[in-house]
Amino acid sequence: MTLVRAKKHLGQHFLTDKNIAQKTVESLQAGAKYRQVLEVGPGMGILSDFLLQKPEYEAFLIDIDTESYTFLQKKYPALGSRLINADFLELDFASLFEPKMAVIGNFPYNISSQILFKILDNRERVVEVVGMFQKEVAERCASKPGSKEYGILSVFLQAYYKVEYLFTVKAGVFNPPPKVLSAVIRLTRNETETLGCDEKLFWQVVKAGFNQRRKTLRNALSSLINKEKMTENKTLDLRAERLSVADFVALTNEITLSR
Ligand SMILES: C[S@@+](CC[C@H](N)C(=O)[O-])C[C@H]1O[C@@H](n2cnc3c(N)ncnc32)[C@H](O)[C@@H]1O
Repeated sequence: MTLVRAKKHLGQHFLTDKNIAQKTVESLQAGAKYRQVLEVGPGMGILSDFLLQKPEYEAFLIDIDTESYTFLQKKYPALGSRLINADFLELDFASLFEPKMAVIGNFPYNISSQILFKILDNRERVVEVVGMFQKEVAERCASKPGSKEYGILSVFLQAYYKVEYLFTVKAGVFNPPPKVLSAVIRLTRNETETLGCDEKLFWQVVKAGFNQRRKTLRNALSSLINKEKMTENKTLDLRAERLSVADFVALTNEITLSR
């Protein structure tokens, strides 16, 4: 079979190490929680080969690249409509999947944040994610308050998922090799579905806090808070980067009460 030409604008770096592909797929830990697994960006199918060997999963593959799609159609003729040639960022989860499912992928690094926000948009359905990202992005997802990597994405992901940094992957195991190291992370959805606060306001608070991360929260959140009623609030004297998810939830509740 003619191989797929790597296209830079689609973030195509093909993994060549089967052990890493297997280890990535083995990092899914479905138990009885879900059956359907969507692989984003299968490329030439190095992860898919292992995923499709697992009888406990119903696998779906989505790649935006028509050349990859044609390659995979020949490689896995039995997949039928479970092989999709489309943009993951435009995918309508509700029309395709059961209420609980998982996402896996060696993701295109040029759209990592959009992919993670798409997963967050579908957080009620996506109960597990195993994904390979640029190492810095993986670290950002798992980073803790006070570290310089800690930001909007860390808070939102950690609000809904347990985030685990699983292992680092060297550039030499890809063709062509990327300029950066990679890493695989796992996201496991929290058992409790809600955060215990007004979630819309929580998102506004986190975004506003980090958009001006050098300012104290009292200044960064000035358009969201009732300043007079919150003069005694000590959390507002801090910067966003010091607050854990629980701190953001508590602050959101205090803002709600003061309104
Ligand atoms: C880093 S490559 C990984 C390929 C393969 N999984 C591997 O490990 O060798 C990323 C893949 O994502 C695909 N891709 C890029 N943007 C996409 C998008 N918006 N939606 C779906 N697939 C996308 C690319 O075509 C490419 O096949």
